[in-house]
Amino acid sequence: MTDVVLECRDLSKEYSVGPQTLRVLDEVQLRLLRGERVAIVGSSGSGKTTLLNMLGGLDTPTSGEVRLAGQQLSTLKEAERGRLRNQELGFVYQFHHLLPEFTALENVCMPLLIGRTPISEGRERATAMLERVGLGERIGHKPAELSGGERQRVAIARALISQPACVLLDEPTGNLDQQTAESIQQLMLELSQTLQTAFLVVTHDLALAARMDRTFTLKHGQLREQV
Ligand SMILES: Nc1ncnc2c1ncn2[C@@H]1O[C@H](COP(=O)(O)OP(=O)(O)OP(=O)(O)O)[C@@H](O)[C@H]1O
Repeated sequence: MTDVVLECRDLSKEYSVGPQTLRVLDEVQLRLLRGERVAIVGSSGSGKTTLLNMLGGLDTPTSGEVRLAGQQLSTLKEAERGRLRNQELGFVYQFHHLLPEFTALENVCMPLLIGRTPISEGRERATAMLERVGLGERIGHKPAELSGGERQRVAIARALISQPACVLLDEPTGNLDQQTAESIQQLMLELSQTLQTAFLVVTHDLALAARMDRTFTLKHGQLREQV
């Protein structure tokens, strides 16, 4: 099995706004290996979220290709792409995006149920994952009954529950105070190491970027590694 979990080649994205064409990504190359932690930094509007959306198969590039777990996304039918995404990717956003009507346990279980795991096994695995992120005592809480840091822990547990090859994170600690942000960052690093899951983080936070194995800067549509 190859160690490359997520890769893009010559990835470009243009938006048309009225008569204008905005080239946000310009032949971007990126290769993420199993268990690797990578940060992408860049100023506001540089295209970080756009890149993450392309890599996550949530939007289609103007040209170039994305390969996830060895499969080229553009060659897959929508349903196959959805299945692959559910199995091989986790997503964590600045605002947790948990379902408000459901408990922490049910939120974490959701990707497994979508992937047709039996409910009893799903609940068992979700409970174990919530214990792992330090929330064993909070599994019955709904998002509104959790602190901001706890909600992000639930979001991380949900992102990891399917044992994906890679987790994509968009400003995962941008909404938290410094101490809580640091504890969540520590948790992310520990989990990526023990589970050998690659983490790709886009952030403005240079301290968070510095904790990753590699950092890239996105500027004028191009990605450059900081050395
Ligand atoms: N659907 C769209 N149509 C047209 N332009 C868009 C669209 N989505 C994003 N853009 C433009 O593309 C550029 C990159 O946006 P993107 O959200 O990827 O930036 P970002 O680096 O994530 O910014 P931030 O750090 O502020 O979140 C911006 O100039 C934005 O205005």
